[in-house]
Amino acid sequence: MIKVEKMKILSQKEIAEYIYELELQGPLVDEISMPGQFVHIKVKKANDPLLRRPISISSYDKNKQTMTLIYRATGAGTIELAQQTGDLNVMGPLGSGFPVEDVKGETAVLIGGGIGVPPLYECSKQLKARGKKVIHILGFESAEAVFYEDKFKALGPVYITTADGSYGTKGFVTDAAAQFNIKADIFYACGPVPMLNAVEKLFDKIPGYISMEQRMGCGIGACLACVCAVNGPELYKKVCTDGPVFPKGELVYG
Ligand SMILES: Cc1cc2nc3c(=O)[nH]c(=O)nc-3n(C[C@H](O)[C@H](O)[C@H](O)COP(=O)(O)OP(=O)(O)OC[C@H]3O[C@@H](n4cnc5c(N)ncnc54)[C@H](O)[C@@H]3O)c2cc1C
Ligand code: FES
Repeated sequence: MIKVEKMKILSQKEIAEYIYELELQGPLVDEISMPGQFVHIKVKKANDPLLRRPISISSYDKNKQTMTLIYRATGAGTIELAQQTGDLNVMGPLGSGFPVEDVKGETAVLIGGGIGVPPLYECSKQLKARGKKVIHILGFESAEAVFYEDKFKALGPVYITTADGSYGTKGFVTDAAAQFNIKADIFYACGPVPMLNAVEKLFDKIPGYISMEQRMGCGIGACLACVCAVNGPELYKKVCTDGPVFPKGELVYG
């Protein structure tokens, strides 16, 4: 069930350049059903900015009713969010996430770019808990923007790429996948659209799931702000309710 509630801010800290880790607590966590779901946040108590901001749930702990979000504070709303203390008005959990039950094969490769990396963390934890081998390829702009390398390393091998070559492999996630000859039975990806398109082409022989980050309004299927083109008879789907995670081959990259 989708809830709108005041969640307690347990901690909020900068963990890389402009990247914040926010830990929240409240009964909304009971409703999370899959890694890759997101919440829609009112970034401050006043109504400016009016629109909520969609942020993925990076990890959660149902026993403690806590969840962790990781976001980049570079726009008007997220800069406000980084200043908040006390409590936060949160709507969620929203969308359908990464399927991790009944996954065929031994090995999963998780590919993330920038602020697409956070939802892969819970996905990796849950795959590992189900006995899968998890490999991570994580792309960032520069060394200063890298986060959660050690946390992912605790779950499986990690390949980092940076666009400027200041850390890890210089280039894109697909460059590292090719250079290190990464083989897997399934892939999970989240990041900028060109990256998603390239990942689908590179891993065209295995099944996979893609999380799409699209501009959003209502977050609950009412405003059509988030529609994206898909293959098949429907032509368009809503990222907020039909996604954000879609099976490989469903999205049309314009
Ligand atoms: C399902 C989903 C999950 C996301 N998860 C994360 C996450 O875990 N961490 C993170 O840092 N970011 C995430 N994003 C992107 C994040 O929502 C935007 O970067 C953020 O809304 C931009 O707000 P702003 O105040 O910084 O920028 P502004 O420029 O002030 O935003 C203006 C408007 O544009 C929208 N907007 C701008 N860029 C984007 C974008 N790339 N995607 C969606 N809406 C956008 C905002 O919602 C707002 O309505 C996610 C987006 C979606 C759709
Ligand atoms: S954000 Fe309103 S329909 Fe998806």
